[in-house]
Amino acid sequence: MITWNNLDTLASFKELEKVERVNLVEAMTGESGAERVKNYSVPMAEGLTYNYAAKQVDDKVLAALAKLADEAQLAEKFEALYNGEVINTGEKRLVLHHMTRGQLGEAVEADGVDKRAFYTEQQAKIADFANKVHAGEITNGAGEKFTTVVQIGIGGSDLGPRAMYLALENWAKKNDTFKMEAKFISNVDPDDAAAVLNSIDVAHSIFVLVSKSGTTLETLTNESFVKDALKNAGLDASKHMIAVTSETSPLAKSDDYLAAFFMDDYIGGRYSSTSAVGGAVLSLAFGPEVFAQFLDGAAAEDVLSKNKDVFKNPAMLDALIGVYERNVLGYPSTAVLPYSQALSRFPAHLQQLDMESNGKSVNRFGEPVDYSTGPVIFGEPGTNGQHSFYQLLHQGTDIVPLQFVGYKNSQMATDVVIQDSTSQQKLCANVAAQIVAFACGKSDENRNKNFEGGRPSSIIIGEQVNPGSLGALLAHFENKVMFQGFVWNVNSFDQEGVQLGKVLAKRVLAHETEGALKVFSDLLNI
Ligand SMILES: O=P(O)(O)OC[C@H]1O[C@H](O)[C@H](O)[C@@H](O)[C@@H]1O
Repeated sequence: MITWNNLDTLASFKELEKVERVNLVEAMTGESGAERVKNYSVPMAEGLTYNYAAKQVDDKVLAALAKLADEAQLAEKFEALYNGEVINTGEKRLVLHHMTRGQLGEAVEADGVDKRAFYTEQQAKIADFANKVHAGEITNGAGEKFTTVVQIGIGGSDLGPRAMYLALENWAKKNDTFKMEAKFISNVDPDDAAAVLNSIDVAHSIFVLVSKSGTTLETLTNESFVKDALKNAGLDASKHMIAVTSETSPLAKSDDYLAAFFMDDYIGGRYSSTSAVGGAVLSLAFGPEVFAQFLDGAAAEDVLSKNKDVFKNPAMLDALIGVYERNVLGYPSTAVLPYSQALSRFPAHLQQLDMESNGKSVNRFGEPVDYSTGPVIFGEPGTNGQHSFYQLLHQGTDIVPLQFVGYKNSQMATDVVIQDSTSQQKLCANVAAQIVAFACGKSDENRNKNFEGGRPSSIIIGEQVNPGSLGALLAHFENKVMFQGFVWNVNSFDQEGVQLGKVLAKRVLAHETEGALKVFSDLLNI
């Protein structure tokens, strides 16, 4: 039987708090450091490895974390989730994003349909549509091929798909699977849509309107913006636009679109990259086969996340170490630092994934919790970040746990040897150096040049950013966030915290304001 308890009521958490803290500088210096790097490592899917040698843990902490995983029933809760329990208590919904990429457990029927069959049917429809666009069977009004796809959406209907597109764009060009350029319009700032529209040939562009709810102000505004542009160019908007939405949304039944593809209420926006939300734009940009490889990578990682043995379950282990850092060591933030230009927007996607999921002060029953939940997430690709905010990470007064990602090979394999090393080698040398610099530090008599060390990090190492490894990486983080939500006993699948601002903005636009809101409205000339 599953029980949902707050973290601070668990005996294993109290034990964990009592375990002696690890001196990371000592642990990572000399032979013991070398041994840790070899041993504190767990294979992920698609040739990735999660290495936690430079985390502030040792065998005793890890054993206590394994007990916590058992007592918090993390594996059982994941099993309940993929077998169709109402895990999203706030909205009384199932949580089925794993099913967009595989069947992890029992068949789940909801709304009278087999949900796995529903998701694969949508994928097949998207694949057929994309193939016809690529083959020139679906064309613009003049019978010409579309060359560009533009996604209109925001939040989960933008960040994940955009990050995935950017991650695979150069890989696809190198591997001859690149079909169409993709662009994204998200912000209600008119400069966003205007800039994208100025950069494309609208007559040869197909627009994907993505909104799960079909009611998001920014997205509907940008849809009208685009429709105006199409009209002004003498084009029929309904021949240039497809929709991705849930079947219950106001967009679902509209005739304004060339085609409509569906997700449903059981897939949270930030977990929707592997649904039709990511599927339409990625299949159009790279072909359905590439999207299928991406799904396979995610599915393989999901299978690993089922493992009850935390030392064979990288997402669960990563989650537990994060909880240790947050609730025992008291670190308030986490930086995600991919040493890969392809992953330039991956940290932005993880910000939504993590902070919108676990930024909660009440548990899944709506009762306040007395402990910290989700950390602040931020990040940038290395080495760029090194020349910007790493100063604070190395010598600031707060310790910020770090999540590195690095690959042995570049995507385009265009490289030069300068001073006896390639650029790729320089990139990888930097991430190795940073891990040790953060962990071990360096003492100096000049306090200004002193590095205390003891700053924990982990690294995910892979061969290359490609569709399979990207799917695995995405699923790892989705599952990590889910496991952390289980430990904190919060509902990671709703986002009531975004509502108040929307309500007040509507009031401003309707000129129904008073007090501070009125004065700010006047200052901003609304
Ligand atoms: O896809 P939509 O329904 O348009 O929602 C887009 C986004 O807006 C909301 O405000 C939520 O905070 C996000 O979780 C969601 O992804």
